[in-house]
This record gives sequence, C-alpha cells and structure tokens, in this order.
Amino acid sequence: MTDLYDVAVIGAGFAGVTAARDLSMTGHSVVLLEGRDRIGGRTWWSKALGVDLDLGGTYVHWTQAHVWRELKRYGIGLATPMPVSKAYWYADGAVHAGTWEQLHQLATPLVDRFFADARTHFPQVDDLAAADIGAIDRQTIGDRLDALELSAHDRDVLVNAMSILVCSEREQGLAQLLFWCAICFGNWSAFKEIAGHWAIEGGTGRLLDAMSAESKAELRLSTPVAAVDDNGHEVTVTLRDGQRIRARRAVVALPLNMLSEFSVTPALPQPVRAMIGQKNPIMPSKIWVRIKGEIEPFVIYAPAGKHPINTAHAERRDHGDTLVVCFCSDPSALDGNDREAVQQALRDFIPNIEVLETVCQDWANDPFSKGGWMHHRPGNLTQAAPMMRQPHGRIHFAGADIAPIGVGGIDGAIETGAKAAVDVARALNGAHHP
Ligand SMILES: Cc1cc2nc3c(=O)[nH]c(=O)nc-3n(C[C@H](O)[C@H](O)[C@H](O)COP(=O)(O)OP(=O)(O)OC[C@H]3O[C@@H](n4cnc5c(N)ncnc54)[C@H](O)[C@@H]3O)c2cc1C
Repeated sequence: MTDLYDVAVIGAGFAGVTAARDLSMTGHSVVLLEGRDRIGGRTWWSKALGVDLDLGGTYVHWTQAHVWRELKRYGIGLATPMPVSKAYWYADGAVHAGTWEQLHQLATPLVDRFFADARTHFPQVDDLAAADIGAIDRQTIGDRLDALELSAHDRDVLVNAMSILVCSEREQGLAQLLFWCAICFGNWSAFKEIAGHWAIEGGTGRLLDAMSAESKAELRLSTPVAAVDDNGHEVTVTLRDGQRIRARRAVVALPLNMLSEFSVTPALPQPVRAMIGQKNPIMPSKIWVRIKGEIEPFVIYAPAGKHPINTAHAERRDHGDTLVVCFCSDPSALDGNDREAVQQALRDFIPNIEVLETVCQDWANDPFSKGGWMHHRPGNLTQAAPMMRQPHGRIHFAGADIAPIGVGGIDGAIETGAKAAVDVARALNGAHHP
C-alpha cells in the first residue's frame, strides 16, 4: 500500500488527462494510472507511412466548446482540409461515380426525411428531461430505415450519407443519431462537417502533450487497473499485478467496453451494469493508405456489411502522393495491413488506383479499448448514461462514452473529465453545491 493520494484517475485518454491536469493544478495530489505505454487512448498520433498520422479520433471543431477551449489555451489551430470533388458510392449492388455535389443532391431529400423529427425529440439538447423520446428511445437506426420504406437504392444512399457512423444499424440506437443532428440545429450536413472534417494542426498528440506538460499529476504508464473499491472512508485501487493504491476519491475514465472486466465496489446501479454488459456496438478499424500520385481528391461510401471499406477519403498530399483514410465497420472483413487486399478493395471503386503502403489500427480488437467511438444502444443515451454521470460514492466516472452533449467524441471526453474534476474538488474541499 502506498500513501494516500487525494485522487486516483484511471485511464489517460482525453477524459483522464483533463481530470488529472485540472485536479493537480488546484493543489491536489493526483496519480494517473494508464494501462498502455502511452497516453491518448482512442486517439493515437503516431509515425506511420513516413509521416505523423492520427490512427484514432481526429476531427474537432470550433463549435465544440470544450476541445476548442483547450486548443486556444495552448495556441493550437486546425489543419485545413483538402476539398473533395469526386464521389464514389455503392448502392443497390453497384458502384456509382459522380461529383460530391451530385451525391449530396441525391442524398439530401432522404436525409431530410430521416432526421425530420430530430429537434422535436431534443428541443433543448443540454436537458434530457426536456426530451420527448418515448416514441424513439427503444428504436434502432434499422427500425427508422425500415419505417421509411425506401427502395434498395435509396436506402443505401441514405446509409452512405451517414457514412461510418452507421456500423451496425440493428444495434445502434436511433436516439443518438437524432440527438447529434439536433445539436447541430437539426442539420445533418452541419453535424458531418463538425464531426469529420477538421483535424488538429500537429495532431491530437500535440494537444495531449500540451495538457500533460501543464499537469502536475504523477503519470504511471503500463499500469492496468483491475478494480476500485469505496469502503465508505476512502478508495482502494487494485492494479492487475495486485498492487494497491489508496486515494480519497477516484475518477474512472475508461471505455465502456473495458468496464465488464473491471470491478467496482459497491456495485453500480442495475441499469448501468446492464449498459456495461450490452457493450458499445461500434467495432471499427481505421486504415491509412499511401496512394501513388496526386490523384483527384475523392470520397467513397458503402453501407456496412456491403463492402469491407465503408468510408474513405483523400485527406492530404505527401511528397507527390495522396494519403487516404479508410474506415471499416468490420475489421475481420479486410486486413488493413495487407497492401494488396486494401488495393483490391479500393479498386472496386477506382479501378487504377495504386496503393503503395498501408497502416491499420483495429480498435475493435485493441486490448485497452475493445471498440470504437461510442454509439448507445436503445435506451442507454437517455437512461443509463446520465445515471453513470452521477458520483457513485467516492467514485466518479468520466469519458466520451457517457458524455452529455459531446457523446462519442474528443469534446465529450474533455467535457466529462473537466466535470469530474470540479465535482471531486468540491467534494474534497467540503464545499456544498446544489
Ligand atoms: C477510429 C476512431 C475514429 C474516431 N474519430 C473521432 C473524431 O474524428 N472526432 C472525435 O471527436 N472523436 C472521434 N473518435 C472518438 C474519440 O476518439 C473518443 O471518443 C475519445 O478519444 C475517448 O476518450 P476517453 O478519454 O473517453 O477514452 P479513451 O481515449 O479510450 O481513454 C481511456 C484510457 O483508459 C485506458 N485503459 C483502458 N483500460 C484500462 C485499465 N484496465 N487500466 C488502466 N487504463 C486503462 C486506455 O488505454 C485509454 O488510454 C474516434 C474513435 C475511433 C476509435
């Protein structure tokens, strides 16, 4: 047993790094325990294909209050995206080609129908009590697609317009998609730009490094945690190697899909345990591809289950080549480290494309994430996730997976990390707040 820390923060993704920095900077003794040999979790700025790349979460936006505040705090800007002109999409058994504008025009009436009631259900997105979700909360994305009674072609076009965000339509809750759209004034195109367009200049690693440099927390890498126990007086954190750490409070900032192998005492409320047992159904891989030559910038869309690559786009140029990023909803359908296989898959859309090199991060099988960005199953966005945001005695939860407005993204991770830090600091300082 070690000395008593004020706070043990478990997991050093954006949520844990934020909580540890904020608490340590307000004079608390903080230990940050991370299972991997790096910080960043489901974001990973790494050298590959001869350049620095984001292998996980990437895109942020100036409308995302929490991440934007952090970027401005450290003087970091956004990378200018490469405009895309060409589009290839798979619909009704065939590959189609056109301009990006043509695809957009085809998809817009379908998107408008799918999201028509987004703001009706979530008139005030920061207040789920104001939400009228009775009619949609138990539905999946697949249920809504069925109800629209579209032709096979139109259904594929609509799913393509939601790109990789629809990975598993029979498991993903409809509410989260409508919620995301409602956040962006009911405008799905706006959501897509916010969620998938603007990368951090210098990568997510640059922001994380800046946050870590300011933090005074003690960081312990390669330190996986097995359990946290609140005995009514203090918290004991048990590492997988059996060591124990004592703290007055704990912040658990782990991915939902890691919590089924993580013990919490006293037991969590039943709806939260049920959500943990059900798991996040998003199981993606992300592949970066070096394409020979400066080819015309393009996007590719194919519905999950109909092609191994579900979304791809040209992201930037490098030394006369084009770097393309691909998202796959089922990593077992394509070995992203197999150059030939990736080239073959891309040639289904662009016949002469020449793949020089690839690198793949399989988040579904990553031992410290076991899944991708969060998409709640029916009911959990509005029931179990808000419940999990409440302190559980001396144990506080944080992370993008249970975030309110920023659910599923970097912004939400920072939002919940900052909130947990405020809650813990108030509790430790004995302040009473309503
Ligand atoms: C392929 C992909 C693309 C994405 N694209 C975007 C995007 O463009 N924009 C966006 O905003 N979001 C995106 N996301 C989502 C975003 O990356 C995540 O929501 C966010 O980074 C999660 O942060 P977090 O701190 O909540 O969790 P994590 O980043 O998962 O951090 C949790 C930490 O806990 C550690 N850990 C796990 N188990 C243990 C244990 N037992 N003991 C100790 N430590 C442990 C992990 O190693 C990890 O460091 C994407 C995600 C993926 C996978």
